[in-house]
Amino acid sequence: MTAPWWQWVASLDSLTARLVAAGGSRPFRVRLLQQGVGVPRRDEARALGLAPRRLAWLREVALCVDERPWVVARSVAALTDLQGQHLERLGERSLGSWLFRQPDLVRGPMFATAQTPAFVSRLCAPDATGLWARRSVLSHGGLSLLVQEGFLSTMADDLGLATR
Ligand SMILES: C=C(O[C@@H]1C=C(C(=O)O)C=C[C@H]1O)C(=O)O
Repeated sequence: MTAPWWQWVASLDSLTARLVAAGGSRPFRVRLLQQGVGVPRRDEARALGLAPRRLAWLREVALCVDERPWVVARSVAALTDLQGQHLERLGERSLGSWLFRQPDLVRGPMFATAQTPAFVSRLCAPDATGLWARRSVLSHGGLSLLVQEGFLSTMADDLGLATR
């Protein structure tokens, strides 16, 4: 991985905040693609310690700068964890902006891959490709959220980063 990509992929603070900063005067926005109850993938259930085929809360978004998707993200949480959290009311507000305001927030180990996860291929525009992807579990109170992020070629193009 090149050093500039390492700065992105290995960062442990809010990705939203970093994207806003990198965008400079260009507007940042979260585009909500899908949110609701569904069956997580087997590897996602395992990462959260959920029984396979158990329904969970799923949220898919594109994190856009100047309307260009730079990152696509898919987050998963156990339904039992959601009580009182009102995550469904987030809408197009960033999950990270809310999570990183929680004083007890803990992030588990970060896993990164150069393989493009299925959700990234499914969510990214036809003219973009996935470059790096990563995931970790963010916990606050009784809530554990698996947050998975795919960095796209559009971001590399706009920031002048190498493809990997
Ligand atoms: C976890 C963060 O939140 C970002 C916002 C997301 C959302 O709104 O669904 C999903 C993944 C993120 O990259 C963050 O900013 O670090």
